Amino acid sequence: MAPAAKIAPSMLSCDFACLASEAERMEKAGADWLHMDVMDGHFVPNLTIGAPVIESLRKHSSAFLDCHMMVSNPADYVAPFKKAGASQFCFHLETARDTWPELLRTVKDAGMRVAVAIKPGTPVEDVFPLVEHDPPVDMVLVMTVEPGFGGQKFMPEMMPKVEVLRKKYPELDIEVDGGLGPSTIDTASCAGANCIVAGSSVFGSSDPPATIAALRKSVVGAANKI
Ligand SMILES: O=C(CO)[C@@H](O)[C@H](O)COP(=O)(O)O
Repeated sequence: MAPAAKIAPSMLSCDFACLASEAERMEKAGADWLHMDVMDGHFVPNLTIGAPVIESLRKHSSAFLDCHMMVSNPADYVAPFKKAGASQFCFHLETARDTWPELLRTVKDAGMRVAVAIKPGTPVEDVFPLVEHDPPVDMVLVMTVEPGFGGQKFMPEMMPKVEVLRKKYPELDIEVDGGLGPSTIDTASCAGANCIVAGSSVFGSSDPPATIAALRKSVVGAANKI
């Protein structure tokens, strides 16, 4: 059975001064998850939020917090993010080439869902061992922009990675992130993505509930055809 659609507004595009109310606005608009972009100014050339912000948000929201760890040393963040209330810990494979089995186990033992992300230049085959490992990753995030900033252009050339993953792992959660919106969603959902991160297109929309509904409709429609 195809995994359920999960629409995850990227809070990177929200008004950070009003994080709790922005989160509530997205939940009311139909978001399944809230995507939290954690950047350390080292793995990517941008600095955003850390565990204290997740902890503050958690006091105001019971939402599923999908934490995308764009950090050079993900292992250092597992315990603080668990304590802060993260729901899913998604590390970049490029930061854990030799350490991922231990990292995967540590995140699982901490009680969070674990996911792995790959940058545009990383071959999709590199994640197969993580999906086939015991325990396996719960989700693979295929980046459709270079990580670091919101508002970039969707890279359709990443879709073969999604197609390969969907064909090989029919029940796997596959997330795409970067440049997703009403004009690009069909390309991603037809390739097999079911978890959709969307920042600018949702927060820049005059009708976020309608935008989220349109993203969901595309994913559900494509899943019925695959
Ligand atoms: O991880 C990232 C950027 O590194 C993303 O989550 C973006 O924040 C998505 O923003 P849009 O491309 O949808 O504006």
